[in-house]
Amino acid sequence: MEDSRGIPVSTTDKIVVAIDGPAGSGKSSVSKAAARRLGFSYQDTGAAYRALAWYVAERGIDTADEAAVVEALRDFDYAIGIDPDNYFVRVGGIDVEEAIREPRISAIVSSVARILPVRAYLVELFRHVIETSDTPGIITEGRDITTVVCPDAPVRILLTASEEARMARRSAEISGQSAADVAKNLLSRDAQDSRVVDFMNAADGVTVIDSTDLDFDQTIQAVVDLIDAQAGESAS
Ligand SMILES: Nc1ncnc2c1ncn2[C@@H]1O[C@H](COP(=O)(O)OP(=O)(O)O)[C@@H](O)[C@H]1O
Ligand SMILES: Nc1ccn([C@@H]2O[C@H](COP(=O)(O)OP(=O)(O)O)[C@@H](O)[C@H]2O)c(=O)n1
Repeated sequence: MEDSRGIPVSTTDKIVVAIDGPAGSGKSSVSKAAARRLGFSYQDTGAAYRALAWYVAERGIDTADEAAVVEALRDFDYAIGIDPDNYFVRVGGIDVEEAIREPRISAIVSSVARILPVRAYLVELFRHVIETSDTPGIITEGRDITTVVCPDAPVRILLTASEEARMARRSAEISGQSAADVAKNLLSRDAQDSRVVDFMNAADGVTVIDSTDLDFDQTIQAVVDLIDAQAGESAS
């Protein structure tokens, strides 16, 4: 098998890339674009936490009831597209890609993500997706990918950006909410999430890419360059 630049890669040498960072740092959009450029797969792990939050909300389960949320995992029929050109998120066959981004889901997702058996279950699911992906590499992004899901990945990146840049990017995306509300919600979600995993500081061996002063294309290039440099290093 060859990657999109013609470099031979066997499936056993799959290049695993782990990217973490706070909300609005560019993880999803940059990872998807970098994967497309490299002919890699792309796994959005936040979508799984969001989809579970959507599912428990549909069933009228209070996210404070941890046992009920864990119980709901038994029937949680989740599917995600990892082809950057065929991205989808489905629960029980229903397309939830847009529904899981609604503010009502962003408001409850952290309370689902802090439940440890939920994390253990989803971490296994993410690893399974990585193992069974059939492209020369896969970029997986989230909050604990560099530290918990794939601490041994040959390429591990913490993608950051200043609070101002992250809030401005997110509020440009969301209509129907004031910039002040978007900022407040984003910061409160980061604060809640930080209690469970540390995605504000790079763990040992993790490279920081700060996108505050980079435009979208420059950020993609910085990620692709690092993958080229580090994946080559680990193969030699
Ligand atoms: N370096 C950048 N410069 C400008 N805008 C960016 C940059 N990186 C990402 N964006 C934009 O910021 C928004 C938030 O990015 P997203 O990928 O959703 O972040 P995250 O997944 O970390 O929450 C998107 O609209 C994206 O296009
Ligand atoms: N690896 C991950 C990914 C997401 N999450 C949770 O899922 C939520 C949504 O993640 P996301 O990546 O879609 O969020 P954004 O940064 O795109 O807004 C986060 O706020 C976390 O609560 C997590 O706990 N661990």
